Amino acid sequence: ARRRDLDHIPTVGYSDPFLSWISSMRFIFHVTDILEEGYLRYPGGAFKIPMIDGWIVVLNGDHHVKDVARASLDKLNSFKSTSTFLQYKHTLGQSVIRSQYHASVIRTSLTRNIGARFEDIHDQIIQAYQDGILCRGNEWVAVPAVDLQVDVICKITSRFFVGKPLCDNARFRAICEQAAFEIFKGRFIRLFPEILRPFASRVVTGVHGLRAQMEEFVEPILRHRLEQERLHGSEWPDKPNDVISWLMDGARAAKEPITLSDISSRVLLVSFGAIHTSSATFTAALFQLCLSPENAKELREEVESVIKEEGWTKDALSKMHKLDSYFRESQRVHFLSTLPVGRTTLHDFTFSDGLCVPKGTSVGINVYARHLDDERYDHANEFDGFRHAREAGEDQPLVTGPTIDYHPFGHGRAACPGRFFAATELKLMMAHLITHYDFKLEKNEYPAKLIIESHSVPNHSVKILFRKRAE
Ligand code: HEM
Repeated sequence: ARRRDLDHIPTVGYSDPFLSWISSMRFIFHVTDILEEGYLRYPGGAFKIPMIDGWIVVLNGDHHVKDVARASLDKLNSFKSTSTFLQYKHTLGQSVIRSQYHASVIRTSLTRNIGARFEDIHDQIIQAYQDGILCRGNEWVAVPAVDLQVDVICKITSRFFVGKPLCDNARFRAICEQAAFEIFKGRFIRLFPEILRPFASRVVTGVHGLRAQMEEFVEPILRHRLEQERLHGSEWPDKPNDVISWLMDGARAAKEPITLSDISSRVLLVSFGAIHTSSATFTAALFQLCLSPENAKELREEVESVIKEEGWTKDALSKMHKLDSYFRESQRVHFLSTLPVGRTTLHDFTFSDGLCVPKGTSVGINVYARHLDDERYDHANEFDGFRHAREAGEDQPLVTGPTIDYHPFGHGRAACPGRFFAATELKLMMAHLITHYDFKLEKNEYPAKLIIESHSVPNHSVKILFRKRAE
């Protein structure tokens, strides 16, 4: 429907009630064309696009990025944007809407424990690739690229989140892996009238079933830990250092009740944030590396020389400057989302250029077009793996650091809280693969990806050939 309060913002596509349906279809299947058109037509300005269930205002300018970074969450809210888009209240439940303490848990306890649990992450990577790539002698073996990385990342994430023995339980891992698909189906709930949405959520998504299954795993753990806390206090001896403990502490700090259903929903939500994002990001970088053997050679030299000095440690990873640059470049070019900085205005909001966006509007930075702007990056459409690397790493913009021109992990205070964990596992996975295997694509071309609405989905049918390198 037309929104008169957005009439002052130009539309890319049609604005009229009926014709805007055509544009909303174009948003589903050709979003990159729309974003590019709006970027060229309104340099530094804003435009709006009809989506199937509402409008989104897209922002092109640097000042918009700065305004978004400065705005408090009670003005421009990221969680509201995702939770409305995916209808969390009908899938993950109201407690997740009431408090997002899981994000602080990731930002603090989870991130702080990357060093302490580094050995576990490394051990799991070795094991997962050994099980996933079944090489015989020095023969090449073809492995489905996306499935392999999803499996490896799911194993690493589960090991880091809940440790052994639960991470070895295939059913537990399947629930975590499935979380993303089922939570994402929440997108369709918005196509139903509000009164039917609780019912629709059970028909179109499997989240309720996954929550029930997750509760079966979490229930004995939670019961035992609450009992130990009752007997010995919250820092009881042998308290496990895992996501369930971190969430329990987080709930207490946020003054939220610790309940089975809430903790289980958040384990699913954190898995949703962690698994398919990281595996798609890794797959994209690996596809690219298959096409650039000279880059692979340089990376291998860097990794081998750092490991020789430092061993397989977290500090060693931070000295792999080319590897960091490679992932930063891969995320810039092979985006996971065209609009990764999405916000909802909780009040009328005026940007520094005077643009007024009414309360309850979705806004998003035009990250796709900004990342491919020649004025921001030389030959922006070309992949240049080491363009961000600096001698000795000094002043090097890192893969985890959003800057004015770089937002794959979002921007400002809502930027992805899991990005330090993600970067650690992705770099470690690549360092491991590159030193232990040769790899190539079946066809020597970058596999086409599917882009639906703002999301990019890697090609699931593509296989990568691996061969074990001589030790
Ligand atoms: C390469 C992998 C990843 C990518 C590309 C990615 C990307 C993003 C982006 C673009 C956002 C929105 C930021 C914003 O609105 O400014 C986000 C939010 C989030 N991410 Fe990640 N992410 C990744 C990995 C992870 C991991 C490993 C975790 C968990 C350990 C995680 C948990 C979350 C959560 C919970 C949020 C919501 C934060 C909030 O609502 O405040 N992500 N991520």
